[in-house]
Amino acid sequence: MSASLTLPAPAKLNRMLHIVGRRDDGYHELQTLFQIIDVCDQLTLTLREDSEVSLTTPVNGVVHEDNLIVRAARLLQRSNGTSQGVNLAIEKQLPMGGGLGGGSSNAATVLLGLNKLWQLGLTREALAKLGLQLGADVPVFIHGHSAWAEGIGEKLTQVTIDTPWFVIIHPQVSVSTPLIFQDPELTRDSRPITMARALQGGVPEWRNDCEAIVRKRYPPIAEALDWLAQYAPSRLTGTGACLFAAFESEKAAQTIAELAGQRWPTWVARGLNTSPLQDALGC
Ligand SMILES: C[C@](O)(CO)[C@H](O)COP(=O)(O)OP(=O)(O)OC[C@H]1O[C@@H](n2ccc(N)nc2=O)[C@H](O)[C@@H]1O
Ligand SMILES: Nc1ncnc2c1ncn2[C@@H]1O[C@H](COP(=O)(O)OP(=O)(O)OP(=O)(O)O)[C@@H](O)[C@H]1O
Repeated sequence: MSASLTLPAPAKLNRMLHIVGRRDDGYHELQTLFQIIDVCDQLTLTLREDSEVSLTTPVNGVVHEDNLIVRAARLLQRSNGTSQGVNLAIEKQLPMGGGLGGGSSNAATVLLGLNKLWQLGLTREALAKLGLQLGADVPVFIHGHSAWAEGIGEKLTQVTIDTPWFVIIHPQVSVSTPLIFQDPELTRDSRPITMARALQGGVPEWRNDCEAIVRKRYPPIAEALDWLAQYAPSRLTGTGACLFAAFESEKAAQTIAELAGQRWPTWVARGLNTSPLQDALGC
């Protein structure tokens, strides 16, 4: 066993997101289609001689103890009673609070990576359950596959969907996920649809229920959504701020990304059905 692992932490898009209810604890019942994309942070996990957990590359604006990378390592250490330690380093590409799930993905990569490095032998199901304590999006990154999700995002059914090229725009505003979910005007009573219906795609059901309220509260996001919609149907991912549109070829996506890039940070990404993390872990 090597004493160091370098692993990707990919982003996700919510191809559609419906809010179908609210639980007593305030969390919302969702129906969403997750797709992992090939834009990633890179994490390096190196065994330590002692039992410390240390993030050697601070993430701007996030306190060490609050960082989901550190919290994931500590949670795994605590729940397994292991005294092994780790140095964690990250090369961050994914914008924070962008709806791309970067923090959750970082946490999932740490849980899967440390399970291997510390030789804990936990199942994916056990890791996903643990990860859910850190964020609603952690389980999908642990399982590492496109998925139809219900519950608060943790009841996952693996699916295989189209893998277009996406143009992703970050309108450079920061959206607070809790504030959007607390907003009195949020649509939270969409009629549930079946997974089969959702997977037909292209039907009017493919929408993001957070979009109306995010448009209203954050005009720069509305502006970017309208701009991108000139070229292909545009949609918000998660609670934003990022938004995206799908294209059939890399060339078509790049053409639009070049135009968008004159105004906003923009990425071209390929939709995937399997996470690059699964390939890197060899499973
Ligand atoms: C909206 C999504 O991006 C869709 O993928 C995610 O469900 C959000 O996942 P996340 O950022 O990991 O969110 P968490 O850290 O779990 O939750 C942040 C806050 O959002 C609200 N929240 C989140 C998920 C959910 N299903 N219902 C909620 O009401 C809660 O107020 C929670 O306190
Ligand atoms: N390693 C981390 N990377 C990113 N954010 C982190 C990290 N650790 C803690 N955070 C905190 O979590 C918040 C949400 O980060 P994240 O990038 O996951 O948001 P997001 O892309 O909107 O995710 P989601 O789609 O799940 O809502 C950040 O604003 C930041 O304060």
